[in-house]
Amino acid sequence: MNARPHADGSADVMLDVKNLRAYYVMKYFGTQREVRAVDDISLRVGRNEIYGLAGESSSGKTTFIKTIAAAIRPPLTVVGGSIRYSFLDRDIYRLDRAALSAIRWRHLSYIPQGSMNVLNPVRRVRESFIDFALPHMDLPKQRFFAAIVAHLERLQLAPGVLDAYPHELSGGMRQRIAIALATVCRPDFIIADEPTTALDVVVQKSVLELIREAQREIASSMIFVTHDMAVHANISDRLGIMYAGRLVEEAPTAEIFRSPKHPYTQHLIASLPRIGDLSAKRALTGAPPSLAEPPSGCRFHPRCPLAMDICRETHPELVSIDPRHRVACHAVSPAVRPDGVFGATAKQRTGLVQ
Ligand SMILES: Nc1ncnc2c1ncn2[C@@H]1O[C@H](COP(=O)(O)OP(=O)(O)OP(=O)(O)O)[C@@H](O)[C@H]1O
Repeated sequence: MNARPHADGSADVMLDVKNLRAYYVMKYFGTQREVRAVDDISLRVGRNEIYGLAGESSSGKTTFIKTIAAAIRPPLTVVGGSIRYSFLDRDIYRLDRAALSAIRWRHLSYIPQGSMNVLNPVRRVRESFIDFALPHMDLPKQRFFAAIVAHLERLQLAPGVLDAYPHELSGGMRQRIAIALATVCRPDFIIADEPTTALDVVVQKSVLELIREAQREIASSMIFVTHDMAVHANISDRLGIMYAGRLVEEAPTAEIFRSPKHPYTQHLIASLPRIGDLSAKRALTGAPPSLAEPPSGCRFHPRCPLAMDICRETHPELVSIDPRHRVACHAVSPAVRPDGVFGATAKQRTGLVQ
């Protein structure tokens, strides 16, 4: 983790997402059904910042990054909100196809979970660089390849990989090439979707270092998605925690690990293994809710050991408890119910708020 200027995203904003709602909208026999996978999310990513997005399976992480990349197709639909990048003069959904293609790789790039999503199995690696990077680099072929080789060398990749077919390389090597591809045009913003999940821990460590190195070298901003909190501890400057389509907590990574406030984040941190700790880890009771029929009030309340009446009735807003820390929990930040009654304060919840 690296402390950087503007790491709270408050100044020099590269990505500003406001009240984003993206639902899977389906019709069955004339009845409409919506899966509210991203439901009213607002967040900002600062210049040169790695913003980590965490949360269990089905919490909406992938849907969120597909939506901010404008890489959606039916039934996924943007129902509301806005997505502004600093390098665009308008919302990304106001760009036409040609304008979107022009910013991809050059300004906004992507590191997928599986490198085979970007590398063509029947073509040499060189061809992938030609397909994705050449149109954006505006260089004659010879100088283009000199630039590619220099970039590979900076990332400690031998230029010989350009002549290989993807199947001739290990998974770790392919993922390094996917990182080189995503960074070679020096994009302003990179979206990384579980880029190390499929790798063993030793390779994972070196790939994480490579991502960090590449991001520093080109000084771009990044959203890094993984459910693996240990990976976030290694790479993310700030963390947003998603639960059931909503952002429930956000703070600098060190702060989340040191002093998690939301009961769900506290559970995520408490369940991490620690050397020498032999105590049994308690699982959360219940299962994640259906996003087609999410629970009323706080979506976490059916599993929350501290749920009270207001949690069943009123959705807790994500509010700042200090300038760099936001939490959506009635126990942490008192809310006003429609009938004007306040929810419990932090003091009433001894043990929950540190
Ligand atoms: N094509 C689809 N049609 C309908 N619902 C979908 C579709 N894709 C995803 N969903 C639903 O959207 C919700 C969010 O899924 P999403 O894949 O974004 O979560 P995630 O946090 O990325 O999970 P994972 O870590 O398992 O990838 C889930 O309830 C999922 O079932």
